[in-house]
Amino acid sequence: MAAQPKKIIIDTDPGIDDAMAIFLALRSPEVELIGLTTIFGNVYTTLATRNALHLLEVAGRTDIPVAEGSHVTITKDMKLRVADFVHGADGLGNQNFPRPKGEPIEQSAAAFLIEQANLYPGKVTVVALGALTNIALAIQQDPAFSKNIGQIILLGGAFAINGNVNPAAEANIFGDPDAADIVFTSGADVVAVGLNVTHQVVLTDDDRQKLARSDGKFAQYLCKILEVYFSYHDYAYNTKGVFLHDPTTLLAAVDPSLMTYAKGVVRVQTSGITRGLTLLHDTQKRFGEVTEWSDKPTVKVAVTVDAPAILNLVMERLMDS
Ligand SMILES: O=c1[nH]cnc2c1ncn2[C@@H]1O[C@H](CO)[C@@H](O)[C@H]1O
Repeated sequence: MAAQPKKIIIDTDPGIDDAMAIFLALRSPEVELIGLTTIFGNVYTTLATRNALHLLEVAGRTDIPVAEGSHVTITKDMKLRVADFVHGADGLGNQNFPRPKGEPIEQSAAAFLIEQANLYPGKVTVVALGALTNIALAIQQDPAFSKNIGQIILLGGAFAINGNVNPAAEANIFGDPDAADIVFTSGADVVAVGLNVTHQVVLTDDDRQKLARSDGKFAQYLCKILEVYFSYHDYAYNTKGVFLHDPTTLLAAVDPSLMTYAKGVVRVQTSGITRGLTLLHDTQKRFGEVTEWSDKPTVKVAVTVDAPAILNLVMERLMDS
């Protein structure tokens, strides 16, 4: 008998690669998408909510609830860093899509996460694609959340490589480093997929043209919004391809064997010039002194990835839609 599909909530800041990940989830028989929660990152939270509702309308899946997340960081900082220069001012490739008809549910993102984790203890996976504020709020508001939630698979960090905001920090962690440190040290089953992995998964211009030639509904939609993301990569990395951060992270939930993982304690730098830096202690050395990593719960950090297999899945599933 086929395994039950995994109940997944995507915490998202759509975002061009978020749109890919959401569509991929909807095209994955292994996944039951039970909700979207929204957060700032690629865009402000209000726009993330609008885009999440819009994407579900495009997919014909307005039955899936959207819960709006925090508009400020966990320390109530209102000065957010938003990457509209990566995704366009509207977050979706400057297409001026019509305003969605739907509305978010009354519950906040954190309340929705807590409710679903309580409803299906150990069975819900959160795939976190933006700043980690909503997840940290859920951890703070419900002491049982880190036990009840099945797994938290997050796109975040740059393990032993440079970041993408600055040499120290990756964008999602930099967006709310205090929240990220709460999540990493919460004791939940956390899997971090960082730039060290996602920078190996590249959608080339050839792949984009293949998508354009297919008559897949999602493929056609994505080709419209991808241009801005390609231009940004050309400018920032001098490449004619784009990194598939969010789809790669979603696929870690679909098939964990697409990656290998190191286990250890991750702490996040929350101040100074390396604010947002993620540092894994792989626990191979026993330090003589007590450190800020001592006695903290371990997490898994993705270290290698089967990039061709991931790209195949992305292409197949988006073209067949
Ligand atoms: O250069 C960048 N600055 C800020 N955000 C970026 C950049 N490149 C990609 N992303 C966005 O941040 C997440 C991965 O860190 C992804 O959502 C990606 O779209």
